[in-house]
Amino acid sequence: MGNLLEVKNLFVSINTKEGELQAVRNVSFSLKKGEVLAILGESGSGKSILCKSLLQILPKNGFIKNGEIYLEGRELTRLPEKSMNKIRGKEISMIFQDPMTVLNPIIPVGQQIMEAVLTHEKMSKLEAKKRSIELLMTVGIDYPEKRFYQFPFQFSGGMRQRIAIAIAIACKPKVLIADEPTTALDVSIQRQILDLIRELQVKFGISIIFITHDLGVVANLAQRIVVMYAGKFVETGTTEEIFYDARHPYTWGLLSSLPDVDCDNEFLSYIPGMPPNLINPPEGDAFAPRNKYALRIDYYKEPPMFKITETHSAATWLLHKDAPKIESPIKFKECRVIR
Ligand SMILES: Nc1ncnc2c1ncn2[C@@H]1O[C@H](COP(=O)(O)OP(=O)(O)OP(=O)(O)O)[C@@H](O)[C@H]1O
Repeated sequence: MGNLLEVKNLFVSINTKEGELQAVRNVSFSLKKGEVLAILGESGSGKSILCKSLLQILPKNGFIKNGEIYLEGRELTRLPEKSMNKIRGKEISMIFQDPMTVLNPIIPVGQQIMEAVLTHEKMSKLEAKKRSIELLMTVGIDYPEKRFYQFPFQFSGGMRQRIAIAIAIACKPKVLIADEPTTALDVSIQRQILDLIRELQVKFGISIIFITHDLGVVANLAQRIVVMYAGKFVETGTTEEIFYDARHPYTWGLLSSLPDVDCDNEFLSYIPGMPPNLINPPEGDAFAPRNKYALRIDYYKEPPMFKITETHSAATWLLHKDAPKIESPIKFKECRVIR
């Protein structure tokens, strides 16, 4: 499988009153055709800013400072706004935690889907309407001909997210970025939306970047997971590697919150402390002050990514050959079968 998207040494900053906040610090990754990649991390770790930079929809004071983003070999960071407009929604699209980010409350939903279709595709209004009704059906809205004319307030939260998904897939994008799309929903509805995303992924072969703070949400969806902390990737691996063989203490902390994990270590039932201030990021390993296993070196020298397998790497000095051998405190209560 070739790489559809490739991000190289990306730095993204936000100008604030207090100074330049380094939200994304030297991130590189790739996404293959048809792959689902999860970006996992606590609030504020830089997941959303990273994904918004791919689409260049950063907040006003945000900017890509350095690095490259390639979509099928085409570099995006230096594209003029007009060309980026052709990519947004058509090649890469995004769904958000709150569907009202994209839905207009005073326009019938069908018309909004139609507009999304007509922005990028040449077809008659009648054809676009037909396509919009099909899309409503695809995302599981019953009576689509009738629902076409209704306004967002006439739908539940889960239904509104379905409509936002219909808009996002209206032009068959190659990449769909899903930014915590189920966080605001009830657990039962969450499951339905995840099932829908998985179904669409299989049906259309869309590649997905799924942002979440909840490892449980992506266990059955993602093939690969990257763990983000303080604007950097600290561990990356296949879903199985991250679940069963995590090496970074931060990943252990995230795993420990899963309901079927027995953690023999009280430190890990939650991650104490706060992430660092990214206006003046610390020297060394940004996680060190919160890491019970931190070594002296962590406080002054940043760990490189240590390679564990072809697909698995982690940035922790614990993987250095001279470091003390620490066993993972994570134990699953019973053998959990992923997928
Ligand atoms: N508009 C903004 N102005 C100033 N700082 C911002 C802005 N948006 C995000 N940030 C800061 O950038 C950093 C990364 O934020 P980001 O939203 O990407 O985190 P996240 O991991 O997606 O968390 P969340 O799940 O809470 O959105 C944080 O320190 C955040 O405070």
